[in-house]
Amino acid sequence: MLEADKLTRSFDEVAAVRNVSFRLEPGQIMALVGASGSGKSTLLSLLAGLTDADAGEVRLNHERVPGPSEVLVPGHPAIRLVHQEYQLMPNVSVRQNIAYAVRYYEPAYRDFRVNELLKRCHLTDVQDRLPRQISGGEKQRTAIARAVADKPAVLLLDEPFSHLDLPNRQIVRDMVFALVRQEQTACLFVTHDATDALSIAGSLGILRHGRLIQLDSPIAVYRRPVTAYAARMTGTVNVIRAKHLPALGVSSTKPADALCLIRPESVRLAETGVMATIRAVFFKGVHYEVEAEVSRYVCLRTLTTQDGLQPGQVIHLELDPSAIWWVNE
Ligand SMILES: Nc1ncnc2c1ncn2[C@@H]1O[C@H](COP(=O)(O)OP(=O)(O)OP(=O)(O)O)[C@@H](O)[C@H]1O
Repeated sequence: MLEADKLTRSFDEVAAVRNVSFRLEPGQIMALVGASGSGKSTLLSLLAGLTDADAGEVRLNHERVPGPSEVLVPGHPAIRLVHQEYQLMPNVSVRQNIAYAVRYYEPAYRDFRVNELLKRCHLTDVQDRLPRQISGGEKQRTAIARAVADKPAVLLLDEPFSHLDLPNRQIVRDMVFALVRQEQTACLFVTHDATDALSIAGSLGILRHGRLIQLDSPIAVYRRPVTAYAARMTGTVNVIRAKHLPALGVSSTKPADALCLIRPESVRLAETGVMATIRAVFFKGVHYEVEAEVSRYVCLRTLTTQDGLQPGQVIHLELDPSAIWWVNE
């Protein structure tokens, strides 16, 4: 089990990570989502034993993970961090990149393990190519295969999907999900795009200004975010002041400036209801996301499968009052 216990780290005036605590069990996937500069990379580096904490500690199976200033070779042998740039050895093949991680094992086991990983990571066909001769998705899979080759307890991934096109994102995402379950690795990945996080992570943390402001199941964070920031980090959301609710056909007893959220899927196009003028229509494949202006102060986003909607068109919207969620700023 990986534990972060009140981890804190500053750089000069900047508090990059503040008092972060959580636990991660073998076979679990945790995603950390946060805006640029929220402390994601610093937290990963602390967890990997590659950055010294100012306060707090990292523990693996109840033993403290030392920081780089305390050991000759920084980094814990059972904790692997895969960087965004993959850091593959450029002059040897995909197969040799993976085999290098298990070079101290018996040749028979080494070959078995490398073949197993090549298969699991869908790399068998490109195993003899050099890193520069493979795609970004294949490089990412090679880096992950190499990282897990000697069965580390913890796999840390820095933005594992960000450089990949959609098909490759899906392949890498599904592969990480299967690999972590099969090998019972504790996996934590950071991302600024929550769509990846929502689908494969068992738990989702929201990082803001170095603080872990929410840690819960992806469904709970999506439906009951603690702040508007946490809501935005997990998808499109309408953020509305209480004073504007009556104009949307919803009564409220909250203070005028209280903030509430409603997801676009809880705003419906209807025959009757609040009148709004379409400002923009975004085609999303499965549905359209429609932005409509209700008044000078309120714009709502809604989802629909209805074709043919045009900017300027007047529509009617209905809000599901039970889906309104009140938050702090
Ligand atoms: N070595 C450093 N020296 C000084 N400041 C740093 C250092 N590393 C990080 N910071 C600062 O700490 C804060 C958190 O940075 P960090 O890279 O951890 O954020 P991040 O969420 O990973 O950002 P991004 O998504 O842009 O990579 C930022 O304000 C950053 O400028």
